Amino acid sequence: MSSDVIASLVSILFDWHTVGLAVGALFLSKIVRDEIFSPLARLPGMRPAFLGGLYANSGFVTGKYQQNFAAWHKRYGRIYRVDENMIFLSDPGCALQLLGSSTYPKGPIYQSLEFHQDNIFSTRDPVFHKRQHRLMSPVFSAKSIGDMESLVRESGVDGMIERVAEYADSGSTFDILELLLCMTLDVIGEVSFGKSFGALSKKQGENGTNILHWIDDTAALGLLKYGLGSLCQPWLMPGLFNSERRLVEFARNAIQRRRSIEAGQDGRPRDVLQRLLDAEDSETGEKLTDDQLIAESMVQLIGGTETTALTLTWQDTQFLDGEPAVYGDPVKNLPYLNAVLHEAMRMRPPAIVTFRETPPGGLELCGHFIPEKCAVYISIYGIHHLPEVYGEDADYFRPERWIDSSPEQLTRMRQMFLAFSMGSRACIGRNLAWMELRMALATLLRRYTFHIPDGVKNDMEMLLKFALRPRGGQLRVMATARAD
Ligand code: HEM
Repeated sequence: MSSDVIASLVSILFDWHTVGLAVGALFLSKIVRDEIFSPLARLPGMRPAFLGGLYANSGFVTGKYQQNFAAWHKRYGRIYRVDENMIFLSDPGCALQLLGSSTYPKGPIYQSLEFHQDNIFSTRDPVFHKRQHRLMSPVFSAKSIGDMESLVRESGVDGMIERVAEYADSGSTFDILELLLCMTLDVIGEVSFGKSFGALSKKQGENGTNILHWIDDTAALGLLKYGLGSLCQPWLMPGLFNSERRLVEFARNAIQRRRSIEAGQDGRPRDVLQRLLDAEDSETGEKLTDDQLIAESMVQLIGGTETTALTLTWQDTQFLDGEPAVYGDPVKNLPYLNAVLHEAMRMRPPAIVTFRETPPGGLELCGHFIPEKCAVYISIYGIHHLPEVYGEDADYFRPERWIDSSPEQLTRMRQMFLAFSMGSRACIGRNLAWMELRMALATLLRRYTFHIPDGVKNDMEMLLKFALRPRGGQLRVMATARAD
């Protein structure tokens, strides 16, 4: 080939007009494929579809994920397309269809939530999930968690109430969200790691909770791994990777400490950690390895701390500056207490969404054919606010709806209450969460009233981090002891 031919080839290749045309043609063919030939093309949603994906993911960065989807729900309805290969739904029937069956795997985002290694929460492998569930569900049964009631009270609720008493006596303003986080952290420390983190015994602001930062960082790292893929490298974000490493070390030490207690030795604890160490697979006789236990303990810490504390915080906002609705002895008034907690988790579910993937061959959803390997976002928040399920006043906090609705409506409301999800991938820790929630709320409201002092501003706009939090990150209040 002569040098002239090579020179002209090079000049064509590097002619910016040619490059521009090639990029434009590729882009156009993508748009034609997505908007005309894709089986999702007929679904409503932002056009072109890839812009919708960019907008949706920007919600992870701004924290306005929920608000973005609420606006889209109003515009496009109960099922719409978010991205080339992703749909969003808040239709009760379709949600039941997907969540009620174990045949639909969790969506790809969960892969990045493998803390240390694949675990019961992150796994997309139905066989591995079944095995972990078989081993772990007896440990989290109502009976087993019921046996840990005194551990929960002594490690968390008592300490939290002591702190509230100190603030009430001294007339100080305090951040009740931080206090509740310390409580739920100490409870998980005690039941899942065999040792309280001692967060409640530290002063506010220095809550001893390096652990809380490690949890935040590790959860954020999971989401970043999903968004950035292999760009997410330790040299680029050493702080986040360091936090994850420290959590792993923490869990490993807790497990090794416990392993040194001989089997059959007197006074062996009966907490979650010990029960998981002793658990044997009923089919194979296998036990959890140390690495599996580390991953599972990390999930309990990340999934069980903030969710419970935030539920209590969101419901607290309803009782500020007013007579608490739980009159007299709230433990005796259990139906009302339960109604308040259901309503708090309906209005502000800590986990606002769950993700599934369509199976080989695709499936029919709300009258649309959705091809295989499509990510489906199921909006827990959206379903919790549907008037047809919860009534015309679904946007208002009204615990009485859980008591005075007709039996048919109550059945429907309970069926669509997805705060703990449903089906085979429902929250395994819900018995523990309910125990903590009831105990903490009953004790708090029986003894104290709360108000926001003049001049204190709390930014309670919803912000999605790993869970749904108040944007300001705190709820500063004053407590007053009840006279009776
Ligand atoms: C109010 C408190 C809680 C709420 C609202 C909550 C909510 C949820 C939700 C919605 C899921 C399904 C997640 C998904 O599909 O993406 C889930 C799963 C899970 N939760 Fe919770 N959770 C709470 C407390 C806890 C606690 C205290 C623990 C453990 C100590 C825990 C451990 C787990 C685990 C291990 C899974 C995965 C279950 C599986 O896939 O089989 N959670 N939780």
